Amino acid sequence: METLKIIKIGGNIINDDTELHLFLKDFATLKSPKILVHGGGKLATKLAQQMQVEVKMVDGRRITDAETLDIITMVYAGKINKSIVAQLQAHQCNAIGFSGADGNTIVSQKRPVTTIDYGFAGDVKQVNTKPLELLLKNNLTPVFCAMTHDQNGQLLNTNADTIASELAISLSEIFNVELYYCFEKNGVLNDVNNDDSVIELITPDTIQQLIDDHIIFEGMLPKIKNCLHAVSNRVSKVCIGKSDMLFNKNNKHTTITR
Ligand SMILES: Nc1ncnc2c1ncn2[C@@H]1O[C@H](COP(=O)(O)OP(=O)(O)O)[C@@H](O)[C@H]1O
Ligand SMILES: CC(=O)N[C@@H](CCC(=O)OP(=O)(O)O)C(=O)O
Repeated sequence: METLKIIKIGGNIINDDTELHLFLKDFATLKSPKILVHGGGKLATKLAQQMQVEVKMVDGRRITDAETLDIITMVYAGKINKSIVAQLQAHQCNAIGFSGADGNTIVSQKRPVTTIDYGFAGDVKQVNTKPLELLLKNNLTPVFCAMTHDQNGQLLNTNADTIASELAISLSEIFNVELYYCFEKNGVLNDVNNDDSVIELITPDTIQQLIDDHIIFEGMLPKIKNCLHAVSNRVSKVCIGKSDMLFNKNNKHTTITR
């Protein structure tokens, strides 16, 4: 089976023009089929605040009312997605921008209201791999933003870490998938303020203790859950760390195994 690399980049890379530029230059050189998934939560928060739209997050998830949905559509599917695609084209990587609505690639359902109403937030129901397979086999590189649709004309906000893991799981039927979560730290750290304290291996048996001891908290909670979900569903390799882990073999990072 051919190897497919799915790489997710988070807010801190996207917010730093120089870092994003350097990352995209390196990403363009990766030889195997690849998909880029980007977040952009921090930029959406900044814009919402400038527009005096209240920002509400619960357990790292954005409560997405109609006004917020308009903002994130402009930020994720517009500004960030199109800038990334244009920069990749400048590096001779033939990229094509996607939300889950494009090519009907990711269908989700509006999260049911329980004690919390997340508004227009979508939980992934189905990934249609056919259009992606076609593009990947023809040397095109899909670039996904954090938006899906419900097949009734409604766009929905879906966490970018989840988009990456769901794409990875579905495409594992066709490819040997490696999933990389890139962010500003060297990996999952024993001490979040010490970049040398990387936990090199995490298994389902060690994870609960890390949560109970508050070593893993906030944004790392959904990320690690997505990692476990992926390794439990045929994804061959899942890593968290700086994007250097993709290009420099000696760079320390965290690997999540079954
Ligand atoms: N043990 C840990 N190691 C590293 N980061 C952690 C840990 N626990 C919590 N975090 C927090 O998780 C954040 C990453 O989550 P998030 O901001 O959602 O990532 P992204 O940039 O990919 O969107 C880090 O910036 C850090 O503050
Ligand atoms: C439902 C939900 O919370 N969606 C996220 C999507 C963006 C994202 O995941 O961005 P980062 O990876 O940069 O955090 C949000 O709106 O913040």
